[in-house]
Amino acid sequence: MSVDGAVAHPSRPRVLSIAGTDPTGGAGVQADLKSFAAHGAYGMAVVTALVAQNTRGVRSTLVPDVAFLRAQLDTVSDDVTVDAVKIGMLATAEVAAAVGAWLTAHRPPFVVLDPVMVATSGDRLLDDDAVAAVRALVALCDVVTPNLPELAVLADEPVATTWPDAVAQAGRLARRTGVTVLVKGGHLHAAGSGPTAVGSPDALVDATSVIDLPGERVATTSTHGTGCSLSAALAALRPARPDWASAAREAKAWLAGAIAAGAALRVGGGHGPVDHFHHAPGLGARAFSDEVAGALADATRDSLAVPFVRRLADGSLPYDAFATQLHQDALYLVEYSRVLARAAQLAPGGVAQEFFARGAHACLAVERSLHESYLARAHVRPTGPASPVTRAYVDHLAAVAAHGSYAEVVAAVLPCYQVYAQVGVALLALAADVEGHPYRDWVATYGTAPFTDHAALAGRLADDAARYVDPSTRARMVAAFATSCRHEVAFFGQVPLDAAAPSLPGARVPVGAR
Ligand SMILES: Nc1ncnc2c1ncn2[C@@H]1O[C@H](COP(=O)(O)OP(=O)(O)O)[C@@H](O)[C@H]1O
Ligand SMILES: Cc1ncc(COP(=O)(O)OP(=O)(O)O)c(N)n1
Repeated sequence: MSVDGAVAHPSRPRVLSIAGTDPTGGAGVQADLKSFAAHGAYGMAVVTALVAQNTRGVRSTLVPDVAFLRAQLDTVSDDVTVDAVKIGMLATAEVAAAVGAWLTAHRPPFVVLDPVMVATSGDRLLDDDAVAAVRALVALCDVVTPNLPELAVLADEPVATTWPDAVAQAGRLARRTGVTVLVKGGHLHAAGSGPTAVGSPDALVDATSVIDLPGERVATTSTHGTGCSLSAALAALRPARPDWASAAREAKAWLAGAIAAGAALRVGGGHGPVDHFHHAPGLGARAFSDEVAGALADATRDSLAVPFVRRLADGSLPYDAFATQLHQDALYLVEYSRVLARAAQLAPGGVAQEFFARGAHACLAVERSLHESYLARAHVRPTGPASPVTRAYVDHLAAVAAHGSYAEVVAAVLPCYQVYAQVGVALLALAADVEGHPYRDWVATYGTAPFTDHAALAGRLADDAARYVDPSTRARMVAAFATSCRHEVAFFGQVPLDAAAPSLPGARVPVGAR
């Protein structure tokens, strides 16, 4: 009797795998636990057999004393409520009988049996004399998930060579045992059947009905553990799904993605495993801001080396050069505002939407204040269109905004915050050494809060956006960020410096944001 039985609604289904091992993690309990986790279940495992195997084949098997198997099963059920069970490799008749006895005594609500007999490598995983015990176990389960050769053994008939024959055979087994059969078509090609062999169909068959589960066939050798992973997904999903058909459809769709992504894992030289976490590509990936930290540091260093910025730092920058730069800045900000508005439009809502919407508004307010303050004081007030450098930068941003996802737009706008904040902090420290520095207020705007806080928040929003994107979107984010960094450096370097031009009439009006 479990002690946690009073907990009616656990946060996750507690699902038990009773199966053999695969030290390379592709099949057996290792695959089952990954499959449970991939479907949000709390996974547990009782080991029936220790199997020295890899993606190429099985080297040896050790079946512990059956008393130890019983001890493992009782250890679980004495303490934990089991919401669902997946049974895999049983190895011997004794093991199958012990599992059957435990099931009879404890019968969890949902039981799936994958009648494992032979591995993909061709190695046997069940003694010949254990077949009768496995047949007896079928009747104690809800769903049995045979591949075509296993179905033939359970039905005691020849292996079906066409899909309609396989479905019919599954129907006979279901009627004889009263158990639902999830018949799997992965071996159809090996069975050498006709046109129905196209694809990788499965079907959920009971005494009176057939539910087709069609599937595309993936051209891959990464099929080690597909049966284990599918049956484990079925057990993990069923407690939170209304029926077996819903759980089976979801499990099959997930497995198709797992098979397609398996080769990229690069595990082993034989039949590789599937990628159980293909649907969570951001899992374990480092933060986006960490990944682009080098590009940001380079852009900051290169910006600080630009003559315009060096003379901004020591206060010797001619005011007209400063004003020319600010004029381009004002033109840039009008376009940058549109891109921030696009980020707000694409944002998932909440903090991100508000941040970018406010940023879009702030750009226009700053653009106005540049004209009313710094630019009004220039000897020759700069006019004219955006320079080629400014144009190139805003064209890049506009292209990402037009074609990119939210994550890419956030990556593209980020350097404008972060390069300016980092350059601002560095310039402020340098300006502190210059008595009566003419640009201190302007520099302080970017080197202190709230601008530095905004830059940090924009970085966190980019990290959030990057967390669950697919690898190609992530690569486009990195590229968009790096391109914006290059434009930032070019932007600082675009005004030719005329040493003879008069320096400053004291700039004093702070700008709220770039
Ligand atoms: N190449 C493939 N492409 C897509 N699905 C496949 C492929 N091979 C197997 N499957 C699917 O994997 C699951 C396991 O199938 P199967 O190979 O028949 O069983 P087992 O792994 O037990 O031998 C089934 O859902 C089947 O449709
Ligand atoms: C310990 C263990 N159990 C089962 C299998 C067979 O796994 P299956 O999911 O049928 O995958 P294939 O290897 O047949 O694709 C196994 N190899 N080891």
